[in-house]
Amino acid sequence: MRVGIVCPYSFTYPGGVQNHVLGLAGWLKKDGHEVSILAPGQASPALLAETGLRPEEFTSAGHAVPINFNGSVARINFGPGPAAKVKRWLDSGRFDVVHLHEPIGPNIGLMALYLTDRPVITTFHTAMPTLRAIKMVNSILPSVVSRIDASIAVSEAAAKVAHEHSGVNPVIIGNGIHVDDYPLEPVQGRWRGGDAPRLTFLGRYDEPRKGFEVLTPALPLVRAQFPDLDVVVIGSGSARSEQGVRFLGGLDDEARNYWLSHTDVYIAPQTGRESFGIVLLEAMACGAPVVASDLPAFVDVLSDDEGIIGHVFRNGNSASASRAIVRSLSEPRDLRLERGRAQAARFDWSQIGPQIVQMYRTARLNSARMRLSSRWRIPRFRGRAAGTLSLSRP
Ligand SMILES: Nc1nc2c(ncn2[C@@H]2O[C@H](COP(=O)(O)OP(=O)(O)O[C@H]3O[C@H](CO)[C@@H](O)[C@H](O)[C@@H]3O)[C@@H](O)[C@H]2O)c(=O)[nH]1
Repeated sequence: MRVGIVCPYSFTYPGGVQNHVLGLAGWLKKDGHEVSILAPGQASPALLAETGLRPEEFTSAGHAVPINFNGSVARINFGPGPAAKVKRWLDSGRFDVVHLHEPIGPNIGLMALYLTDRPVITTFHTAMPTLRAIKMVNSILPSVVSRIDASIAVSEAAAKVAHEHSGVNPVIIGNGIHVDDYPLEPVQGRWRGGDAPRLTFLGRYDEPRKGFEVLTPALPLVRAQFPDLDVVVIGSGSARSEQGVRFLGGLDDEARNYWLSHTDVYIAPQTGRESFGIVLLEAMACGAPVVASDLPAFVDVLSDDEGIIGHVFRNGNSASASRAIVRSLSEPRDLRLERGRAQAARFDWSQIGPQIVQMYRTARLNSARMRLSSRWRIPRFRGRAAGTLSLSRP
């Protein structure tokens, strides 16, 4: 299949949706499909090569502008310039299916949805309170929303938001990772961090929703039990110093994985608006014991047949976080190593990729049905279970 993938967020900056799109494109190529990514910003040739993609398989939709969205900074673009680029990319791509990520609000995904006549599949990544503005725009433009032939959400939380905003009933398919890219070091000695226990935080610590401010008050309580605790923070943010905390800044993936595989607690204190929690999978793939806030999406990612892998604490509650960290540090280090790795492997691209390709087939089938029905005026049917719209096309 010729697959065109649209990511509304700039590739100049790392992010969960960008990583998901890259991983998917790389897997699709290995599976024998042709891919083309359209996104604002620039993708570094090295990053593309790592994923198995050639530079010409990425098209830039132009510069992005930062806007505050969903407790974070989204770098997106919109307007006549990007629209012309979207149109050119669609015309030259002659895609069998167009896969739009997050086509809500003013972004190139929404423009592609409007401009394409190809079968369309959407993936929703956002967990947030319903925005009346988006709901209203979608109700004014039902014919645009009704162009969606099949849809995916990365979690129940994202599916609920997509339904409330756009009326779609997405099939849930989580984020994918390449498990083999993450090293699983055997446990040697008492601590994976070396001479002292290590706690690691990963993410944009300036963004309140990443929960760094929940972690800092928890640290003295943990240090009362583990005075030599080594605290490492990976991620971009403003220059900052905190007693007993090492800020390493943004690291490349190899360095990030080194720290994750030499950590005794991976802490995920995010306070909300997390649609999935790909960082939990990454930590588990590296064998890191996880302590996370009890967000629904996080609980889902951490749950296997036996229960929760690791510990969860009350969202936003530093005292509860410190108790969970102490409990985790008091357990044998290798307790959940294999279980966490097995859980991460359930989200390997070898498992997630085929489910997405199946959705591409559904989208193509639904699109063909729609064309037939509008030609012959056959009553329209849009199956809910197949991840399609609950509404028929107007
Ligand atoms: N190498 C490296 N990677 C980083 C760094 N900071 C973040 N990342 C990577 O960036 C990705 C996204 O991390 P988050 O910060 O947790 O997610 P997000 O951009 O807010 O992503 C949103 O979408 C994801 C995909 O659906 C969701 O999984 C996530 O919960 C969230 O809703 C992860 O792969 C993480 O390892 C860094 O400094 N260095």
